[in-house]
Amino acid sequence: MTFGTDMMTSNTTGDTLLKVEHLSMKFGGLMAINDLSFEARRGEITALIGPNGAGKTTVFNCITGFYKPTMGMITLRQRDGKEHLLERLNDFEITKSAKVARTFQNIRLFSGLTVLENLLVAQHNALMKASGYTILGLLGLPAYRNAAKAAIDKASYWLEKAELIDRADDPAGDLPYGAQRRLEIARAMCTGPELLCLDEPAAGLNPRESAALNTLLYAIRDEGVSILLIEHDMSVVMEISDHVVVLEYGQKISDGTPDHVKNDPKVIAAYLGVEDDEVEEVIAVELEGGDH
Ligand SMILES: Nc1ncnc2c1ncn2[C@@H]1O[C@H](COP(=O)(O)OP(=O)(O)OP(=O)(O)O)[C@@H](O)[C@H]1O
Repeated sequence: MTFGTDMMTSNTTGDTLLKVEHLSMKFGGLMAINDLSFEARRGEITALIGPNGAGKTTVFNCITGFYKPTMGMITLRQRDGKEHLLERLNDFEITKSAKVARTFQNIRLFSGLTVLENLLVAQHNALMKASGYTILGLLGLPAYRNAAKAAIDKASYWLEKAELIDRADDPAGDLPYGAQRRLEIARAMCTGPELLCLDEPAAGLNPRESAALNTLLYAIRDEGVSILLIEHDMSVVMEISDHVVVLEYGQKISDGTPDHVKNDPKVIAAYLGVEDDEVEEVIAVELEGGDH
């Protein structure tokens, strides 16, 4: 059973899902993103990394409609071939029509509602549609009863994947931090996204929580849903990503597999905070230091 989307076909894995072209975002005199282009493929985990202030969150905010880019195109191509130009849509349309879901750096759950209720609230739109938006519909229509059952089934499915099924009836605010993070991701999955954007999902997690997060992310990818994530923890990025895009000062400096990126002198220079032509020297010094 899969709940990623109704129209999943395995032969579409590897197609381009998201295409960012010549994206720029200016805040007053500051060019936070400068002519950035990259792609994210269907059914893959793409990581967006870079030093503090590189522009990662700004890219997320442009993709998810929180910012209107100064220039550039962001195209999302759905499984059925329908294309959405995200820079022309508002955040609500991006979630509902383009099927892009996101989580934030800070947790945003309904902490007084139970774990299950948090996942049902995420399916509110589908439930209201099935009710015909009438009280009679809510009370009697078979369509509503079927939709309510489907919503509970979908919630249970993602609670299992997030290792939270035993906590379904507990208030979300009572969960440990790592479990709250997984609940947020499960909630996003209940909206049936094709692209899931995660802003630093592993921040503050202990190793056990981090492993549970990875298991959940792999389960999502196995459904054919693409993940775009910002992450500071390099061990997480290198372990789980299929594809890594590296930003520095709003520009792309590297793009490829984790292995390609981690050996790219430009990336090493950006993380060590040195100029490109000093990289070899600095790496030699680091290695020498490591020998002592
Ligand atoms: N709303 C805004 N108004 C003005 N400047 C902004 C705004 N949002 C971001 N910036 C600036 O744009 C640049 C990129 O910021 P952004 O938060 O996208 O970087 P980041 O790579 O996500 O950083 P971090 O890893 O620290 O979260 C920074 O110089 C930041 O100060």
